[in-house]
Amino acid sequence: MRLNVYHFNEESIGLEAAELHTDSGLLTVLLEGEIGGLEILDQTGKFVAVHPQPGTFLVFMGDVGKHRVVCTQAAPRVSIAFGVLSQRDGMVEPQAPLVDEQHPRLYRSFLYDDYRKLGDTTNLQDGNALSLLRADE
Ligand SMILES: O=C(O)CCC(=O)C(=O)O
Ligand SMILES: [Fe+2]
Repeated sequence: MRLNVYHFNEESIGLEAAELHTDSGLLTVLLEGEIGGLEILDQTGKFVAVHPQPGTFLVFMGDVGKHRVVCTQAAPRVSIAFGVLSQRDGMVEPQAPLVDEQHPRLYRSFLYDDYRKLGDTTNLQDGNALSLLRADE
């Protein structure tokens, strides 16, 4: 679990407080306070602001959800991230009932630890190593 505290003030408005990244782990459950600033990179390369919804959690799926935090107002901001990790030798792959002709596999199966090493050895952190494991390549 990670507690993020951002000391936003007038000078930090418009600045990046957490650079673009993906979270290491299989998924992250994020609880945000009332101050916005989280942005998700969409498939067209555009940042989309996430407006905090009280009483809800946001879930990032491993290396799929690239995100960053930008200071949008001069107020202290807090978020709490719960990360779900895998065992190092855990196999990452979809459950068989989720795959069919309409929903083909996008990625090959891989060991969690091999994937972490792939990111390091190729210097493709932040979700970019995933492209090396596409099922159609
Ligand atoms: O503060 C946020 O809304 C996001 C925090 C975050 O990206 C993280 O803890 O990995
Ligand atoms: Fe994150």
